[in-house]
Amino acid sequence: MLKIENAIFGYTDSSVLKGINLEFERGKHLALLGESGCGKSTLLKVIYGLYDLKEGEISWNGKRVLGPAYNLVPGVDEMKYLAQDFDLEPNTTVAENVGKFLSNSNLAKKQARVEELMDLVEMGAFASVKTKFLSGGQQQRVALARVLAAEPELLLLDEPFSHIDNFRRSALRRNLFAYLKAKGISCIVATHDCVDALGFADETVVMQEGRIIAAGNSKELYENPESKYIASLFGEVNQLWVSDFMENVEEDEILLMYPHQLMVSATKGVLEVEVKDSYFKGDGYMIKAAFRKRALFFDHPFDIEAGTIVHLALKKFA
Ligand SMILES: Nc1ncnc2c1ncn2[C@@H]1O[C@H](COP(=O)(O)OP(=O)(O)OP(=O)(O)O)[C@@H](O)[C@H]1O
Repeated sequence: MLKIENAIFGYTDSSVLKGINLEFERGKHLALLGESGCGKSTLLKVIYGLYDLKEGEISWNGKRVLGPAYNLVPGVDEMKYLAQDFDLEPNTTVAENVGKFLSNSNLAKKQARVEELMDLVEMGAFASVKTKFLSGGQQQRVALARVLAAEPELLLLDEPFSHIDNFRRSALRRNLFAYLKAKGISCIVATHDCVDALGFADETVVMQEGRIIAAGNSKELYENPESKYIASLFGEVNQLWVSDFMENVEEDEILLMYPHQLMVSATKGVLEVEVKDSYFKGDGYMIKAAFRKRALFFDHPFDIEAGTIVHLALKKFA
């Protein structure tokens, strides 16, 4: 189990992590979401023991994680950390990089393991290519295979698919997370891609300015976001008020609505909006409209001409 108690850390006198408390069980997958600069990468680094905390304590399965002040070789043996810059050796081959953390005591076994991992990330065809000749996405796939090689107990992944094209990303993500679950490897993924959280994480932790502001089941966080900041991490979101939908509201309340929760309805639509723009998104259009001088986004199966007046209803009541 990972246990983080009041972790405070800063690269300078000011703190980047301002009192992080987190516990999570072995075998689980956790997604770390938050705006750029909120401290996701820093949190992964202190969990791995790359820095000394100013205050607080981190432990993995009851063993305290020690930073460089107490540990000559930084990093915890039971963990592997995939940095955003991959950290590959440029003048050695893909196969050598993937096998870097594997023992040479049984070379046939090592080779079989390297091949298995290269297949997992679809890099088998590049086994003898030096990594300096690979594209960014290919390097990222090699780096992923390398951190998996020695089967860590806890895998810390910083934006693991950021350089990988859409064509490969979906399959790779499915294969990787299924592989980790099958092997019982715990995983924390710092990500900007809500699919990592919604589709694959058991729990999601939301960070803002060095603090954890929400944590829990990913679907529940999505469906009941406590703030616009949290909802925005999952995509475009509209901030409306109960009084926008009905008159004589005694105590007004904010309603956070994703574009797919609003629909055009000539009979039940109460929000009168003027269409400003339409954006094709593959399975339909995202429409930008003006509502009382505010921008409002809703999904629609077709393009709507700018200037058109339409009426919107909440889908669940339409
Ligand atoms: N090596 C460093 N030295 C000094 N400050 C740093 C260093 N690394 C990060 N920071 C600062 O710490 C803060 C948190 O950075 P961090 O990289 O942890 O954020 P993040 O949430 O991972 O961002 P992103 O999503 O853009 O990767 C930022 O203000 C950043 O400028």
